[in-house]
Amino acid sequence: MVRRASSVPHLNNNSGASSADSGTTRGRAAANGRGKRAGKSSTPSGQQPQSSGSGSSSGHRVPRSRSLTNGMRRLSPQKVGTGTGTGTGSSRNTPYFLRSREHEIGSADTLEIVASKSTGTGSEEPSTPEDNINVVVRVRPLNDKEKRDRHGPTLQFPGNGQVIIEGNDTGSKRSHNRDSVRVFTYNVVFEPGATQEDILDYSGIKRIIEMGIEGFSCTAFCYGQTGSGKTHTLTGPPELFQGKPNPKDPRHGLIFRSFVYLFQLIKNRKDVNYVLKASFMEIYNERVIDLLNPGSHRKPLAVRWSKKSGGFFVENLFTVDCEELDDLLAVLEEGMRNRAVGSHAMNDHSSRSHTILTVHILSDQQTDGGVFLSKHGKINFVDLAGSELTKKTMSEGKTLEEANNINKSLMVLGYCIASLSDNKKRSGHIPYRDSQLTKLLADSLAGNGVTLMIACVSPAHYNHAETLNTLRYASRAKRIRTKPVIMMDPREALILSLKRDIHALQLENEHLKAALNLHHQAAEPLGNLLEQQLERVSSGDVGVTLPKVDLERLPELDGAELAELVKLYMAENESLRQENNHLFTVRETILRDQEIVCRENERLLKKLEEVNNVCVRSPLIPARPAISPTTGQATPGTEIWTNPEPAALAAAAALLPLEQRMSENMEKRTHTAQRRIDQQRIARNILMMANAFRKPNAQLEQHPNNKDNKDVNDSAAYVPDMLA
Ligand SMILES: Nc1ncnc2c1ncn2[C@@H]1O[C@H](COP(=O)(O)OP(=O)(O)OP(=O)(O)O)[C@@H](O)[C@H]1O
Repeated sequence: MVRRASSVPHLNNNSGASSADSGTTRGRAAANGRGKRAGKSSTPSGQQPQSSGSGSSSGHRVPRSRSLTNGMRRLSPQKVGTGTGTGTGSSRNTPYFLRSREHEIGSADTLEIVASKSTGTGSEEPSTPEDNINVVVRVRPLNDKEKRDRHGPTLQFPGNGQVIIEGNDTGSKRSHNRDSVRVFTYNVVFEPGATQEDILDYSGIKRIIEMGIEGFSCTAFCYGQTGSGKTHTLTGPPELFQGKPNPKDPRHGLIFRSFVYLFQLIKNRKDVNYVLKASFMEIYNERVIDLLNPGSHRKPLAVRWSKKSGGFFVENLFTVDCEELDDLLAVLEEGMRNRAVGSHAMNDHSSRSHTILTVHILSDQQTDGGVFLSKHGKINFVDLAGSELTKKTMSEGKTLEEANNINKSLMVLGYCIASLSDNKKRSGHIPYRDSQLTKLLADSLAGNGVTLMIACVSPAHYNHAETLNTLRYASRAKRIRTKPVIMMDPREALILSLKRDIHALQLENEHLKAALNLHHQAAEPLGNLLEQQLERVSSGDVGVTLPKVDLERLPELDGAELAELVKLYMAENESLRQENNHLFTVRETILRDQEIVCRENERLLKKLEEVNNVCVRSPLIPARPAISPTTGQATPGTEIWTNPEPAALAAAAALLPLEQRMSENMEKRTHTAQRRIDQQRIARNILMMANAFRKPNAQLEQHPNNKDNKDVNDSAAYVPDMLA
């Protein structure tokens, strides 16, 4: 089942009485006195420049992260719409005509913007610093004329955010050449049956409004050929603004609905103090006119570059304080009445200018830490004039001049979009300065804002070329990436960032101290040096003295004190880090030495074991002193060992205890020589044992080296190579 809200959300003042009430002291949005209800005070924005885009006015940006899921719900892919007006999808909330792409990169669903830092909690991880512009397509229904003239549809909607545009006519016969069929994919496609409320619910605009409240600079703009439904989508049909508008009229457009939603959100945030201001301008024939204060001569305002904010702004543009929803609505009505509208063959109420309605959302919020956060978010609603083929619109005279200017500025916008969507060209020159429109949209297109593009198209086949063009533009725009950030007061942003630094350093500090204590426990027996080092560290003697800071009172410290504290923590951490590194080196050295000693011990034990084995298995061989090869004399105390050293040394060595002599010999002989000697000795012992078995009565006490013992020497001739 398709579920649609039956009416526009209720307004407090639909009788009009409250408008009058609220408007008594507010004055009119426009200074010309034509209005009835808008802004409490109207001020030219000369002092506070209207930045071309997002958040550059503060000059200091803090990333912020939030998911953009609320505005654009996840929708299941559906079957091709039947056009009957009944839902075919599984979700009760999903209209049949709505085709969305799930998991679309850059969709409102996936837009994750760096966030944590502005909250001061540091708990959320920064995620995606950049995201694509969100692009949705709205296809208007065939109008009466098109139906009368039997213009067939040129678009198909297979679902999953796709639009298929068939091939163009060739001659009188329509070509169904499959090669010329093009498929485009967007975040969402609104088929002709979509209502105004569907656009609010599924385009992602709700999330854009929420982000505006959070301090981001957001833009929603409609793009498309003349008569494709841009103004209808943003504001509804022009009749709505003739006389007193009925707030419950289902034809109200996105701007009206966004205002209602904005006020609903603000009313729910009791903890934040909001101030709303609004401005409304148009770019007509490359001249910027203040729609809230056009003056009798519609004097154009200057567009200037602000070094401070790094963006363009309109000098002396009126901004109107809007305390109530009525004030905002009054701004919309006033601007709609003042904008340039003309008529041509394709649209009776054709916008002859680009309009930009901006709602500034200034907020003050006290954080948990007691610090006041001021943010300046804004939402731009941009209704572009439609591109037109003057032959088709039959424009002439003034309308022709307007058309040329409109087409020129849209062409520049097209160049900018093409360059921004091309990775290679993106870092090069973007011709923003070539038109007033692109100057004022620069930041929305490639800056620090969040942008939603609604591409409006006609389904009629006779608009095939323009529709294809719009779909191409929209497709390119989808590749543009922006880096949304929150606009904050630089001083507050600095304090927040310092607080975050302190928090991070404290964590690091604790971690380092914990690591040092761990080493302290593990390395206790390792020696005095380490002991001393650890003693020094654990007693806090790490070269930096930290003042005692009551963490509860941290928020009371001002920026300079916080900066000082950060410096101290950094110094302490650096000192701890050095200490830690030093201890690691000492520990490594000790461990290496220990390993060498262990290996040596192992080797010696093995050797000792071998020797003992030989002795234990040779009951027939009594232990006896080694005989010096030079003197031929027995050396007392050197049982079973043969000392090949000179006699004097051997005699001296004989006086030493066995272990000491062993180690001295080790030092003197190479490992291989020692091995060979051991092997020979073992071989001799084996031979002696063999002989003993063969000749039980033999003179076993005779030394094996004795040349007189011929049998023994003969047997030695059979010693295998390995033992030789
Ligand atoms: N979705 C829609 N449902 C019903 N009618 C629509 C829809 N979209 C547009 N229309 C109608 O089509 C006509 C042209 O629409 P609109 O003026 O909004 O076009 P536009 O793109 O703003 O044109 P231009 O660029 O010339 O200003 C209007 O009469 C409008 O009411």
